[in-house]
Amino acid sequence: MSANRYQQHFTVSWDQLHRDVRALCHQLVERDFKGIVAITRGGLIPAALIARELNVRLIDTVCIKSYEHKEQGGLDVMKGVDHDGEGWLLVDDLVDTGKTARKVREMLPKAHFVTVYAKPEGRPLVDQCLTEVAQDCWIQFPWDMGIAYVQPLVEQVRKGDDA
Ligand SMILES: O=P(O)(O)OC[C@H]1O[C@H](OP(=O)(O)OP(=O)(O)O)[C@H](O)[C@@H]1O
Ligand code: HPA
Ligand SMILES: [Mg+2]
Repeated sequence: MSANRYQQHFTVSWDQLHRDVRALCHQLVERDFKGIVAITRGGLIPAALIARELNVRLIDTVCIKSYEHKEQGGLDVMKGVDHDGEGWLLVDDLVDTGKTARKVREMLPKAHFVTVYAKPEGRPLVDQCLTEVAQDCWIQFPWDMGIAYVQPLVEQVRKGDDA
């Protein structure tokens, strides 16, 4: 699928992500998990933060790739796990179309699946999420960004006038 389908951006800072993951942990703290399965790579960061909050030390991965930046390609599963997920917490950063989630659900049907962010098409595939965003919104994660100089507004406007 093409990158053109994204009309809006939702930029998440490290600070915001940390607060959101902690808020998600409040909904999970009463449960007992054998361990966490992180869906790489995006799930690794929330998984590490959740592991710290819930004091989980056993962490495994499902390694899967679907996107090249905003372009969705075929699913490439590089590593699975040798159980059905019973008693495990399954973590990804977000669910978008649900293609990745659908595949991982087949692999770990009994896991409790959470994401920090969810879009409507993928939302039914996860058990819990913290924040829902519109389907046409691209979530810009902090690990994909850097700090850059921004021109003063007046200069940006003048440049626009010259064009
Ligand atoms: O619901 P979907 O449409 O399948 O999209 C969601 C998936 O896409 C992203 O992973 P990506 O394939 O970009 O790999 P990454 O985690 O290594 O960035 C994201 O981390 C989810 O795993
Ligand atoms: N942001 C970052 N990665 C993604 C997204 C998104 O909105 N959708 C699928 N992978
Ligand atoms: Mg991913």
